[in-house]
Amino acid sequence: MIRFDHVSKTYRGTKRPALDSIDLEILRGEFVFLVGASGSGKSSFLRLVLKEDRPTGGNIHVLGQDLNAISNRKVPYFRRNLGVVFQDFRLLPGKNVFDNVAFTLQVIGKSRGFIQEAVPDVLQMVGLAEKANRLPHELSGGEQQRVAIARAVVNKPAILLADEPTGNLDPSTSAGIMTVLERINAGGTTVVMATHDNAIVDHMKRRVVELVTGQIVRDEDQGGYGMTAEIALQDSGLTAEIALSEGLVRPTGPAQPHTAPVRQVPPMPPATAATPFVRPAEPERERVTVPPAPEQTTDAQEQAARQQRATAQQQAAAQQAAALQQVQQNRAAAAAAAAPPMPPQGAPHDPRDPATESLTLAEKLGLRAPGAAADPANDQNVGPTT
Ligand SMILES: Nc1ncnc2c1ncn2[C@@H]1O[C@H](COP(=O)(O)OP(=O)(O)OP(=O)(O)O)[C@@H](O)[C@H]1O
Repeated sequence: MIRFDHVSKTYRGTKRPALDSIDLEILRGEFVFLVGASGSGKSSFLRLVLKEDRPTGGNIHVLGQDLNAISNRKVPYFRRNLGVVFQDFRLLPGKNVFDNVAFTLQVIGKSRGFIQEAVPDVLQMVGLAEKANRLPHELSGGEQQRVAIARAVVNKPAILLADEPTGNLDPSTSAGIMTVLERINAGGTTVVMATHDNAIVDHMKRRVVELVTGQIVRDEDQGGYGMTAEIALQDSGLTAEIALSEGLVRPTGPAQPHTAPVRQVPPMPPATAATPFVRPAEPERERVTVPPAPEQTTDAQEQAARQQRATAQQQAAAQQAAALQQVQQNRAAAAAAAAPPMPPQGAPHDPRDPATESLTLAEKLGLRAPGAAADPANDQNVGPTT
């Protein structure tokens, strides 16, 4: 479904690769968390899957297609198989909930009848059936993210990429978003989510891939967030090798995506009327009835869950502080083995690949072919609404 073979990415003007010879295979139906400290390469990984950027080395296959072989002209069509959700929602502020979701389908030329059927279905799936007429600013952050998710999956993509989708949300709202993502995954969509949210990762017990300075240092089924993911390794000058040698992360061993045993992917639920959000194999698919969003939890349940999360976060913070202290103590001893100094944090980034940088958001999302006529009323208004 997604395969990286020795993939590296070094941005222009930088020496250290953002991704350093990554080998990884993600199978159909998996739910994978990408974790790692800030700057470890998570967003770079997602951008490469989306073909928003080109690798400097190696090969990437997504849905059986070699991304190197897809021309810029065909990129928007390729992206129709992928849904994307960002931390800052990126809704169209002047359109109501229904129209924000319908926009994706209109741009790719779906019929009015299809849109009238598909949009209410997906809004029900994310629990927003009653709020179809609201404008984004009339919604909470969690509701806005549900709209963004509905927009990302209304065309039933094979893969959903989520970059910090709960980054702007409080813990209980984040839990609701994760329920929606789980439901989408249960319908057969592969989900890859970059996150710093340790409570969510620890709770969900899904596959966890951890990056340290662009290298995969851990790939674990039913993993937890881990100790190093939160530590600013670049600030401490710690490299992936030192993290491994200090036992702060579990080594993955030589990456062997082709020979690695096939992961146990949970069986898909049978396609019955009760199945949530089934993603059928054919492009024009039979629609299924989706169940309404789960009942709201009671105040007592919410309070207990919040308390549990707070305790887990405190424990994780204590572990991280201890690990960071250990790192700092070991740094002096490990100085000889340390890599050359990292580039200063906050250094200006080079412009991206000009071929994709010039695309509008709608083009990047695969909503419109490059160069096609823009909707002047909305196209450039995409942005955070909070
Ligand atoms: N366009 C760019 N030009 C130059 N360097 C870049 C560019 N984008 C990212 N980088 C660098 O590549 C490295 C990986 O960045 P990336 O955004 O992939 O990390 P991340 O793990 O997603 O971080 P965060 O959790 O903070 O979002 C960082 O050192 C970053 O500074």
